[in-house]
Amino acid sequence: MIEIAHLTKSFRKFKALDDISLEFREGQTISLLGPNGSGKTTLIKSILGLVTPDTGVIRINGEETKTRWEYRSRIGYMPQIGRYPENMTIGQVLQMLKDIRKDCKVYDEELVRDFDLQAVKNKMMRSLSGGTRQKVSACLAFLFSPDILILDEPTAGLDPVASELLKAKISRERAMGKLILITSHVLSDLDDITSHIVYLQEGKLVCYKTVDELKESTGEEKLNKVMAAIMQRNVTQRIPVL
Ligand SMILES: Nc1ncnc2c1ncn2[C@@H]1O[C@H](COP(=O)(O)OP(=O)(O)OP(=O)(O)O)[C@@H](O)[C@H]1O
Repeated sequence: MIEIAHLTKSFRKFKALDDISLEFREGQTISLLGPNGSGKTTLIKSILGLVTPDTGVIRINGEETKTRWEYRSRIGYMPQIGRYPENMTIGQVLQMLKDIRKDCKVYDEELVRDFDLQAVKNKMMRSLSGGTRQKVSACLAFLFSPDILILDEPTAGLDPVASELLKAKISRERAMGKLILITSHVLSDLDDITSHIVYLQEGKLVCYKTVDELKESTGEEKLNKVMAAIMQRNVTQRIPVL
């Protein structure tokens, strides 16, 4: 579904991504992990076409992203910080995006209902709490039933109830064969929903394995313990991608 081959991106002399090759398929939930500044967002933005790689190729369903842009309509993106017209209400923002995407006939408004956004639809974007803004971002990412979901720190700022509702939605989408890429520093939030881990460090791919493989090799059950064990062992050899 997504093939990334020998991707490199530098910002001036700083290499944010260094020869990254990965392949993601439908039905996977990939947790993109790594310390601050390891290149996770740069990788996501490269897939979205928001960052232009120096070298390397990204293909989505076999088509090179560099030459075609239609693929973006098949990706739902929840950014780390959602920026919207501040003088519009929640309802107006949702309607505006529906108007832009007239090609979409059926909207997925499950999360709008789960979060009960109808009750606050007349609130101005500028007046929203961080968590409510995050809920709006989540609803927009899922609204057009994309095949691929890219969620950058999706549970940051959400209360525990909202966080569980979003995780349940992610699990349902995965069961429907969607490909989901998530970055998060809250590993406990990823425990029940992740199938694969990609671990980046200083722009390099350190590890791409299934959660089950990592649990077995570390003898740990919880993702935060699994990752702590991997970091302690200072795993630096490249593990072949699936
Ligand atoms: N537009 C830019 N200009 C210059 N440097 C950049 C730019 N975007 C990213 N970087 C640098 O590239 C490196 C990787 O950044 P990136 O945002 O991808 O990291 P991250 O893994 O997502 O970090 P975090 O966990 O803090 O969100 C960082 O050192 C960052 O400062």
